[in-house]
Amino acid sequence: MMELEALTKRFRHKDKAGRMAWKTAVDGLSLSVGRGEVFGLLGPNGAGKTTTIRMLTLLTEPTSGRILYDGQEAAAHARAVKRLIGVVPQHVNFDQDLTVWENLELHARLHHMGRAAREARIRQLLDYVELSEVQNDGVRRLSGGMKRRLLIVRALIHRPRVLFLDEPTVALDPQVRRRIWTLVRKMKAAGVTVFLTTHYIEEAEALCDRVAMLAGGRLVDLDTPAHFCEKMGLSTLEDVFLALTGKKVQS
Ligand SMILES: Nc1ncnc2c1ncn2[C@@H]1O[C@H](COP(=O)(O)OP(=O)(O)OP(=O)(O)O)[C@@H](O)[C@H]1O
Repeated sequence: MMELEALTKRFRHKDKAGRMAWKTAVDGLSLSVGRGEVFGLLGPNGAGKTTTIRMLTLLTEPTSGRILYDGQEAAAHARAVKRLIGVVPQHVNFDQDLTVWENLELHARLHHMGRAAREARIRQLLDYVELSEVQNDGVRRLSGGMKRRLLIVRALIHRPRVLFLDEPTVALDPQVRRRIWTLVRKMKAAGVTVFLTTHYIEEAEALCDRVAMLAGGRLVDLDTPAHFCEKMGLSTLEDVFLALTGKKVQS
């Protein structure tokens, strides 16, 4: 479904002395994600997770390397890729002056959905995540958990086959987190491929078929959560994470 070949991203920045320099955020990352898989990208702060998602979702261009969707190079098929993917960003980016419904409507229009299809889909999704009650409220009024569910719903409007979730449950209470886990499992059951980043290692353990550990922009190792624990003789994925990345987990 998705292949990353030696994906690299360098940013220009000013070093300590104020001179222009290059910083490597993602360094030769190669991996592939199968259809219908829930794939997790784990790593300490600054490991390059968000930059990887931004490249995969065509929000930033790789410095070098290739991204393939179904064997086709993403850069050459940007329109098709945008139809294929749904993106849940790390930070809430709704139009703050619009209602819940209006925000979804705007997104559906961007995907050129006709009026009847738009309305039916928005109704169905709001019902699905139990947000119908607040459909006419301004998005500012929503709680953190509601906003996160709305971000996911917005990403699902055009029925993407690949869903990207950057830290989907950050700062949410345990009940809301579980609800989002259920939503991810439903997506998987519906055949959607899910690519997520998280700082909650137990979340990756609960949801992901496979996880890639990233540190300093490089792939440290990639495996199923169970196999990681087994081969390293550790009882939890969090222990594996700490052993491989040498960093404390932050949330
Ligand atoms: N636009 C940019 N310009 C310069 N440096 C950047 C830019 N975006 C990211 N970086 C740097 O690239 C590195 C990787 O950042 P990235 O946000 O991808 O990490 P992350 O793993 O998502 O971190 P976190 O877990 O804290 O969200 C960091 O050193 C960051 O400072």
